Amino acid sequence: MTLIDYSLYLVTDRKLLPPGKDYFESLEQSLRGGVTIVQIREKDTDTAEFLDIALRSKDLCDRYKVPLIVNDRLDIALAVQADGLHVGQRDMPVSVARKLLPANTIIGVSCNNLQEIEKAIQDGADYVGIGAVWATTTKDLDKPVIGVRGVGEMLQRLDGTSIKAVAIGGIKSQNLLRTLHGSVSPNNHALDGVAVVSEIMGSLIPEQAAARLSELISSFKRSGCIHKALSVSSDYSVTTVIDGVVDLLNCVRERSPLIHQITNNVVIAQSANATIALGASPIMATTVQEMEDLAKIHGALLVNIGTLVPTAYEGMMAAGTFANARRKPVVFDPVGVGASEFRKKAVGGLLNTWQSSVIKGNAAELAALAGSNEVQSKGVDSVGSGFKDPVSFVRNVARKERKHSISSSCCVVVLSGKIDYISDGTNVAVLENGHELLSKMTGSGCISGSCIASYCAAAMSKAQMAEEDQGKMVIGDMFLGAIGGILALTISAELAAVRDDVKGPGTFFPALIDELSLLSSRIIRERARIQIL
Ligand SMILES: Nc1ncnc2c1ncn2[C@@H]1O[C@H](COP(=O)(O)OP(=O)(O)OP(=O)(O)O)[C@@H](O)[C@H]1O
Ligand SMILES: Cc1ncsc1CCO
Repeated sequence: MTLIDYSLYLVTDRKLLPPGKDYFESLEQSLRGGVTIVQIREKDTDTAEFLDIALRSKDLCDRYKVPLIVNDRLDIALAVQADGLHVGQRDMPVSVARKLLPANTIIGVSCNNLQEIEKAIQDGADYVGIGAVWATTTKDLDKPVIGVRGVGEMLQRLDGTSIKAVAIGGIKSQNLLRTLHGSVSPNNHALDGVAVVSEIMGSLIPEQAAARLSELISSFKRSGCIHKALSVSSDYSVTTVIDGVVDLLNCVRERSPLIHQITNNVVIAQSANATIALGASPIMATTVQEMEDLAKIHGALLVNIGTLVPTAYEGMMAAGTFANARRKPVVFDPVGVGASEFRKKAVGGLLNTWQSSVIKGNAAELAALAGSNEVQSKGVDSVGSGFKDPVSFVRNVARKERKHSISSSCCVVVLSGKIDYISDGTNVAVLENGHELLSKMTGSGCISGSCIASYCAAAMSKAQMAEEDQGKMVIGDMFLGAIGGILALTISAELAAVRDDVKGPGTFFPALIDELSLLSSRIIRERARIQIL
C-alpha cells in the first residue's frame, strides 16, 4: 500500500460551514492549507446527494493527491473508488468490509477503549481513530472522553503492530501540542496524526486554519521530541547547577516575570509577598473568564489545589490549557491529594488536561499520586519518615510522568521535605538546605511552589526559542528552575531562623520575606548544599 500521511486528518461536517460558505470551496482551501487526508462524513444525507458530494470530493482530493476516506457507507466508498472506509463500532465490522472492498482499501475504525483497540487489531484495521480525546461539540458523545493519558494507554496496545493511530475529538490549535506530546505510550509510541473538524470546517479561511495546524504538527515533528524522549541531558554538575541558579536569580530580579498563581486561600497573601520578595511579580486570579488574557502576559503559572472549589477547578483547567498553548511553564502542587476522593479525581482531571512542567509535593502527596502506600497523609501533611529510597522514588515518578509526555519538555518532579529531591527522570538533585521552622508554619510548601514558578519563568525567558523548539511544550531548563526555587526558599529560611529578631514561627515568616528579598548570588554560592546523582 502507498504510504498514507495521517498527520492532519480532516473530517468534514457541512453543518459547521460558516453561513454562505460553499462546501467544495472550503474543502479545496483546506487541501491547499495542508490537510493530508480527508474523511467525508454525512450522517443525515440521502444516498444520491452523498454520492454526488463524494464524487466531487474525490475529484478534488485526487487533484491534491490526498486520500479520501468515506465514513460508514461502504456502498458510497465502492461507488467513488474511495481510498478508504471509516467505520464506527456500530457500523459494518472491519472484517466484513475488508472482504467487500478492493484490496489495498484503507479501513479505519473508531475506538474509545482498550477492548475496541484489541478488536481492531484482531480484525486487521489499517488505522484507528481514538477518541474523543477532548470534550467536543461536533458529535454527540455517548462514550467517555478519553484524555491524552488514555490515548497513551491505547497506543501502548498498538506497539508492535503496523496499525496507525489518529486522535479525534475537540482537537484545535490551542490543544494540539498538548495532544501530540501527551498522547504517548511508555515506549514512545506516538500518534500518526490528529483529526480536526470544527477549526477547519467552521473557518471562513480554512486554508489558514489548516496551515496553522499543519505548521504546529511539522514543528512538533521537527523538534525531534519523539526520538529524544528519554534523552534528557545528563551533563549537570554541582558547579553548572549553581552557576545556572545564580543566573536565574539575576534574571528574576532583572526581568521581574509575572507569576500567575491559582493557589489556596490559606496562603494567598504569603505567596504573593514571597513572590515580590524574590523579585518577581504575582497575580492571584482564579476566574475562568480571565485565564486566556493572563496566559498572554504571565511568565509562568502555578496551580495549587489546597482549598479547591469547583469554580477554581474550572479556572485551573482553563489556565493550564492556555499556558500550554502559549508554551509557558506550569507548576503544579497537588496539595493534600491523598486526603479525599474529590482531590484525587480533580488531580486526575487536571493532569489529563494539561501538561505540567514541574509537579511538586510532599512525600504523602507524591505517594498518592504514584499510587504508593509507603507514605501516608494527614490532611495536607505527610506523616512518618518518608520513603526508604527517595532518590529512586522521585526519579521513577518523574519517569512515570514523562510517560505521559514526549520530550525535553518532560515533567520535573520535586519531592519536598527536610531534604528535597528533584528529578527530571534521569538526574536527581538532593538539596539539604532548609530549617525546621519551615515545618512549623503553614504553607511553606505552597510558597516553595511560588518560588519554583518564579525561577521557571526566568528559565523560560532566558531560553532563546530556536526554530526546532517551536514544537515543544515549554522551553528553558525546568530542572534548574525547580532547584533554584527550592534553594531560594530554603537558604533564606536558614538565614531568617538565626536572626536576633526571630523568636519562633510567628516572627520567622516576616524575617523569611526579608531574607528572600536580600538573597544574593554570593549567598547562594556560599550556602547551597547540593548533590547531583
Ligand atoms: N524539618 C525541616 N528542616 C529543614 N527544612 C524543612 C523541614 N521541613 C520542611 N522544610 C523545607 O520546607 C519546604 C516545604 O516542605 P514541606 O514538605 O514541609 O511542604 P508541605 O508539606 O507541602 O508544606 P505545606 O503543606 O505546609 O505547604 C521544603 O522544601 C523543605 O526544604
Ligand atoms: C492548611 C491548609 N489547608 C488547605 S491548604 C493549606 C495550606 C498548606 O498546604
